[in-house]
Amino acid sequence: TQADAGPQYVVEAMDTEMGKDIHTAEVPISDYRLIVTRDPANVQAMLATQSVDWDVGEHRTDSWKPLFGVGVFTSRGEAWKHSRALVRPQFARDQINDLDLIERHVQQLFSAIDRSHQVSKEGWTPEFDLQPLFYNMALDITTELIYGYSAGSQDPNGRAELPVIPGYDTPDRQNIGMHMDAGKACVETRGALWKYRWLLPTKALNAHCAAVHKYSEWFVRLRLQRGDNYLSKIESESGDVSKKRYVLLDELAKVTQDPVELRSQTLNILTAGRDTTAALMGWIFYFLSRHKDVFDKLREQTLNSFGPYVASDASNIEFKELRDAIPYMTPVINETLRMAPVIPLNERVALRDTVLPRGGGYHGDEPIFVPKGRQVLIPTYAMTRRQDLWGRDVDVFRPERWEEDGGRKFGFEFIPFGGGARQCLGQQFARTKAAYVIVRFLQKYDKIECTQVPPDAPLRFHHTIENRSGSGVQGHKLLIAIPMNIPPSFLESVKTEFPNLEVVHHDIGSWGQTGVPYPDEEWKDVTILMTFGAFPKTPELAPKLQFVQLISAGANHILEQPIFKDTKVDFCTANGVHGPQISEWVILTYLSFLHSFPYYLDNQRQAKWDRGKHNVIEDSPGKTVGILGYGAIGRQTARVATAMGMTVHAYTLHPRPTPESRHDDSWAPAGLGDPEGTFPTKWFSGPSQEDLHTFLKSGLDLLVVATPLTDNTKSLIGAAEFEALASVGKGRTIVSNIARGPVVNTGELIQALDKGLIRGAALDVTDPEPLPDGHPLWSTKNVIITPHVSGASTRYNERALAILKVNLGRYSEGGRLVNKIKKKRGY
Ligand code: HEM
Repeated sequence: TQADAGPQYVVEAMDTEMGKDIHTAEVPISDYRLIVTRDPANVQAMLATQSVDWDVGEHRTDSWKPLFGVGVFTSRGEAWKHSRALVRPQFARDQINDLDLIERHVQQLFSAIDRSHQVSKEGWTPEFDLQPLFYNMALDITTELIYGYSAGSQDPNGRAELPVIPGYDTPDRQNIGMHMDAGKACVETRGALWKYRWLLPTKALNAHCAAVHKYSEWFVRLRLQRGDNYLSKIESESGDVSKKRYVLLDELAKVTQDPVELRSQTLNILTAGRDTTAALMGWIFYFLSRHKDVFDKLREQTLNSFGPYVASDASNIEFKELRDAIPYMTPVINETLRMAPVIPLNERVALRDTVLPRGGGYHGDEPIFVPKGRQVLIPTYAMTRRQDLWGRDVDVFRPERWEEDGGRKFGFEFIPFGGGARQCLGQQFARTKAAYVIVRFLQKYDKIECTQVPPDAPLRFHHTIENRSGSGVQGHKLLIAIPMNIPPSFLESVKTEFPNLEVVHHDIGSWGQTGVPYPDEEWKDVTILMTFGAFPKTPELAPKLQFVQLISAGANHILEQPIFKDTKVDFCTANGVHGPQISEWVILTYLSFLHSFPYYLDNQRQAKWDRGKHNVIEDSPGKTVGILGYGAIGRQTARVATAMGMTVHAYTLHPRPTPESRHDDSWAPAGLGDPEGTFPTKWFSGPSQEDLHTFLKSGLDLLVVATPLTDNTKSLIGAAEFEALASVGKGRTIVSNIARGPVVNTGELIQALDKGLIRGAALDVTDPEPLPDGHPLWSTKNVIITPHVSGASTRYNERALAILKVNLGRYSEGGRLVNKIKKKRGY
C-alpha cells in the first residue's frame, strides 16, 4: 500500500469492507483470486492437520532461491523434507544456545553505544536508534554461530584474523550485511511483481547474490579443506580456546560435503535467524520505552534473579533460568510478538483440490472448497488483532494478559513462529537470545526513554521480515558537500546508527561554491545530499537522488535550480538552527536598551564613571513582546521571554484557533522552542493591514520582526505601523528586526525614531545591505546595528548535522522528513 503498511491494510480492509465478524474471504487481485483467512481453524488445517494438502508458494521459494539457494526456508516438497531433516537436529542441541557467544556480542553492542553516545551529567545518553545496533549484533552472532567467525559489524577493528586460503580472497565481512539487505530488497520486489518479474533489471540482484554466495563459499571451502571440528576449535574472538564451540557449518559438514548444499543451507539459516531476532529485539525495546511500568516490573524481577550489572561477569545467568527465573519475561516477549509479529503475513498454496474447515455457508461456519493452485494469505497480524479472541483492549500492549487465568494457552490464533510441519526451528534460540539481551540491558540501564514524537504514532509493518525502523538507508550513499569540518564523533555515530549507509564528505571551500569536486560518474549512486547550493551539473547525473538536506534555514537560493524545480527530489531546510542564537540576540539588544548599555559602553570607552542614566533603567517582567511570524526563531524567543516574566503575543498569517493548529513540527533543539505553541497568551492573525494593526495595538514593549521576506511582506512595517504601535505604546516599543531588511521600510523607520513613535530599533538586517558609509541610519538615535550576524554560532554546524541525522532516521523509517520544503510554496 502507499502507506507501506500492508498488514494493517489487510485488517482494515477486512473490517471495513466485509465486517469484523467475517474472517475468510476470496478476493480478486488483477487476474487471479486469492483467499485471505484470519480464522485459526483454517490456519491450523493448512499448517498442521491437513498440511499434506498445502505448501509454501513458488513466489516465495523461487524468488528467494537466487540469493540463498535451495535450503530449508526456500524449498518445497521433497527438497524441503530433505533440508528440514538435515538441519533440524542441530536445533535440538543445547549448545546452539551459546550464552558466552551472545554475551561477547552484547558487550560489543554496549561498547558501540558508549563510543558514540556520551553520557550527560544527568546520566542520559543523547537520543539514538537502537534498531540498527540490533541488526548488527544479530548479524555478528548469527555469522559466528554458523561460520565460526563473526562478520564483526559492531567492531570492525576487532575482527578476528582469518586464515589464508591460497587462491581465494578473504570474504568481504564489511559489506555482507549490506549485500544481504540490498539483495533481499530486490528479491522482495521480484516476489511482489511475480508474474512480471522479467520486467525488473537483474544487474544489482546478480551482484548482491554473487557477493553473498562468495562470502558463504569461502567458509565452506575453509571447513572442507581443514576437516572435522576445525571451525569449532578455532580461537573465538574472545581468545577463549578452552571450550569447544558449536559451529553449525562444522556440524552440517559432518553430514554432507556438497559445497553448494552447505552454502545454501547455511545462508537459509543466516537469513531466517538474523533479521527476525533483530526485529524482535527492536520491537521489545520499542514497547519497553513506551511502557515504564512494564520496564520497571521486568527490571525488578531481573535484578532479583541476576543482581546488578557487572560488565565482566555474566556467569550467573543460566540458560534454564532465563526461561524460568523471570516470570514476566515470556509475557513481555509474547505480548511484543502479538502486537508486532515479526512476520506479519504468511501464505500457503493448495497442492490439490481440497477444503478449508470454515468460511463457507450462510453463517460462514461451513467448509469451503479450495481448488488446486489457489493461494491463501495468512495474516498473522490480523489474528492477533481480533477483539473476539483477545478482548476489547486488543490494541493495548499489556503483557499481563498472558498471566491471567493461570497463564494464557494459545493455539493457532498466535503463530509468530508459524506452526505445524514448517514451524520455526529457531524459536528457542530466538527467545533465549532476546531474553538474554533484555537481562543484560536491564541490568545496565535503569531507564529508557522514547523520544519519538508522538510516542504513540501508529505502528508500521511491512510484509517482510523487518522492523521498519532504522534499516531503510541500507545501500544508500550520502554525500556531504559543505564548507565545514565534520566532527569524527558525528561520522562515527552515523556509522553506528546507519551501518550500511555509505558516507562521503567533501569540504567545499565556501558556502557560495556551486560545484563539488566530485567526478560526474560518482554522482550516479548518491541518494542523499547535504549541501548549501552545490549540485550535480545536471539532475540526470544523480538519478538516484532522493532527498537534499540544505544547511541553510531558507531556500531562496535554490528555487530556480533544475534539480529543485524539475525533479521529485525532496528538499529540507535547516530551519531551527538559528533559534537559540537569534533569540539571544533579540533579548541581548532589548535588554541593552532597557539597561542603557550603549550609554555605559560609550562612557567606558572614554574612561568616564557616570551613573547618569541609572534612574531610567527598567527590567522586563510584566512587559509584552509581540512576535511577528511565529516560526522557529519566534518560538525560542517566546520561550526565553516567558522565562524572563514577559507576556507573549504571536502573529501568524493564518489563524491558529485550536491547540493542534498551534503546533509546529519543524525541527528545534531538544527542549527548546515552543513546539506545542503554548507560550503566547494572545494569538493574532489575518492578511489585512487591519489585522496586523490589531496585533500592533495590543500594547507591545518589544516587537520582533521574524517573518520571511516575500512580495507580501516587503515594507510590511512602515509609517502606518509605527503609528499603530505608538497609538497604544506611546513611544515605548522597541522594534527588533532579525528577518530581512526590506520587511521594514528604512526611511519610515528613521522618521519614526526621529519623531519618538518608537523607543528604539535593534537591526541585524538593513535595507540596503551592507549599509553603505554615510547612510542616515548609521547616525539615527536609539539604533543598534549589527552586520547580519545574529544567526552566527559556533554550534551552527552541530545543529545542521543534527537535523540531517533526524532526517536520516525518518527517511530510513519511511517517516515524514522534518523541515521539508513545499515546492509550490518555496519554503
Ligand atoms: C523472533 C524470531 C523469529 C521469528 C518470529 C521466526 C518466525 C518464523 C516463522 C513464522 C516461520 C515459518 C514460516 C512458514 O510457515 O512458512 C519460520 C521458519 C523458520 N525459522 Fe524462524 N523465526 C525467528 C527466528 C529464527 C531463528 C533465530 C532461526 C535460526 C537460527 C530461525 C530459523 C527458521 C527456519 C530454519 C525456518 C524454516 C522452517 C521450515 O520451513 O521448515 N528462525 N520462522
